Amino acid sequence: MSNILTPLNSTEIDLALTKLEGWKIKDDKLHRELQFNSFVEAFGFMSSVALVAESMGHHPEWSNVYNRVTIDLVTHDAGGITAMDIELATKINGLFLKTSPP
Ligand SMILES: C[C@H](O)[C@H](O)[C@H]1CNC2=NC(N)=NC(=O)C2=N1
Repeated sequence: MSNILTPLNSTEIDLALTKLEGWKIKDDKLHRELQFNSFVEAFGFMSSVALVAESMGHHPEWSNVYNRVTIDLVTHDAGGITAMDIELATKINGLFLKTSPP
Protein backbone atom coordinates (compact mmCIF):
# COMPACT_ATOMS: atom_id res chain seq x y z
CA MET A 1 0.00 0.00 0.00
CA SER A 2 1.30 3.46 -0.82
CA ASN A 3 1.76 6.07 1.86
CA ILE A 4 3.67 9.33 2.30
CA LEU A 5 6.90 7.47 3.04
CA THR A 6 6.83 5.41 -0.14
CA PRO A 7 9.19 6.84 -2.77
CA LEU A 8 7.37 8.08 -5.86
CA ASN A 9 8.13 6.36 -9.16
CA SER A 10 9.52 8.31 -12.11
CA THR A 11 6.09 8.73 -13.73
CA GLU A 12 4.70 10.21 -10.52
CA ILE A 13 7.73 12.49 -10.16
CA ASP A 14 7.43 13.69 -13.78
CA LEU A 15 3.76 14.53 -13.23
CA ALA A 16 4.57 16.40 -10.02
CA LEU A 17 7.34 18.36 -11.76
CA THR A 18 4.88 19.68 -14.37
CA LYS A 19 3.15 21.50 -11.47
CA LEU A 20 6.32 22.65 -9.70
CA GLU A 21 7.74 25.77 -11.30
CA GLY A 22 11.54 25.88 -11.14
CA TRP A 23 12.22 22.42 -9.74
CA LYS A 24 14.14 19.62 -11.43
CA ILE A 25 15.69 16.34 -10.41
CA LYS A 26 19.37 16.48 -9.54
CA ASP A 27 21.23 13.57 -7.92
CA ASP A 28 17.89 11.85 -7.20
CA LYS A 29 16.61 14.82 -5.23
CA LEU A 30 14.17 17.64 -5.97
CA HIS A 31 16.39 20.63 -6.66
CA ARG A 32 15.78 24.36 -7.02
CA GLU A 33 18.05 27.39 -7.01
CA LEU A 34 16.53 30.73 -6.02
CA GLN A 35 17.84 34.26 -6.21
CA PHE A 36 16.73 37.25 -4.16
CA ASN A 37 17.43 40.97 -4.14
CA SER A 38 19.60 40.80 -1.04
CA PHE A 39 21.00 38.57 1.69
CA VAL A 40 18.35 39.79 4.11
CA GLU A 41 15.58 38.79 1.68
CA ALA A 42 17.15 35.37 1.14
CA PHE A 43 17.56 34.81 4.86
CA GLY A 44 14.00 35.99 5.59
CA PHE A 45 12.72 33.49 3.04
CA MET A 46 14.78 30.73 4.69
CA SER A 47 13.28 31.64 8.07
CA SER A 48 9.76 31.28 6.64
CA VAL A 49 10.65 27.93 5.06
CA ALA A 50 12.22 26.76 8.32
CA LEU A 51 8.94 27.27 10.20
CA VAL A 52 6.96 25.39 7.56
CA ALA A 53 9.54 22.57 7.49
CA GLU A 54 9.48 22.25 11.25
CA SER A 55 5.68 22.14 11.32
CA MET A 56 5.77 19.35 8.71
CA GLY A 57 8.56 17.48 10.47
CA HIS A 58 10.24 17.48 7.08
CA HIS A 59 13.44 19.39 6.46
CA PRO A 60 15.37 20.66 3.44
CA GLU A 61 19.01 20.20 2.56
CA TRP A 62 20.03 23.70 1.58
CA SER A 63 22.70 26.31 1.38
CA ASN A 64 22.85 30.07 1.13
CA VAL A 65 25.44 32.26 -0.51
CA TYR A 66 24.64 35.99 -0.21
CA ASN A 67 21.37 36.37 -2.17
CA ARG A 68 21.14 32.80 -3.47
CA VAL A 69 19.49 29.78 -1.83
CA THR A 70 19.98 26.25 -3.15
CA ILE A 71 17.53 23.60 -1.98
CA ASP A 72 17.46 19.82 -2.26
CA LEU A 73 14.51 17.77 -1.07
CA VAL A 74 14.49 14.04 -0.42
CA THR A 75 12.95 11.83 2.23
CA HIS A 76 15.83 10.14 4.01
CA ASP A 77 13.53 7.81 5.94
CA ALA A 78 12.16 6.47 2.63
CA GLY A 79 15.34 6.56 0.55
CA GLY A 80 13.78 8.64 -2.22
CA ILE A 81 11.46 11.45 -3.21
CA THR A 82 8.04 11.18 -1.59
CA ALA A 83 4.80 13.16 -1.43
CA MET A 84 6.29 14.99 1.56
CA ASP A 85 8.96 16.46 -0.71
CA ILE A 86 6.36 17.50 -3.28
CA GLU A 87 4.32 19.13 -0.53
CA LEU A 88 7.32 21.01 0.88
CA ALA A 89 8.42 22.12 -2.62
CA THR A 90 4.90 23.43 -3.29
CA LYS A 91 4.93 25.40 -0.03
CA ILE A 92 8.43 26.72 -0.78
CA ASN A 93 7.19 27.99 -4.16
CA GLY A 94 4.33 29.79 -2.40
CA LEU A 95 6.75 31.44 0.05
CA PHE A 96 9.10 32.41 -2.77
CA LEU A 97 6.26 34.11 -4.66
CA LYS A 98 5.37 36.00 -1.48
CA THR A 99 8.99 37.08 -0.87
CA SER A 100 9.78 37.82 -4.49
CA PRO A 101 6.65 38.49 -6.60
CA PRO A 102 7.20 38.22 -10.38
C1 LIG B 1 11.94 11.75 13.46
C2 LIG B 1 11.87 12.81 12.38
O1 LIG B 1 10.56 13.23 12.19
C3 LIG B 1 12.41 12.26 11.08
O2 LIG B 1 13.78 11.96 11.24
C4 LIG B 1 12.22 13.22 9.93
C5 LIG B 1 12.81 14.59 10.15
N1 LIG B 1 12.90 15.36 8.93
C6 LIG B 1 13.10 14.74 7.77
N2 LIG B 1 13.33 15.44 6.65
C7 LIG B 1 13.57 14.85 5.50
N3 LIG B 1 13.81 15.59 4.41
N4 LIG B 1 13.58 13.51 5.40
C8 LIG B 1 13.34 12.72 6.44
O3 LIG B 1 13.35 11.50 6.29
C9 LIG B 1 13.06 13.33 7.68
N5 LIG B 1 12.76 12.62 8.74
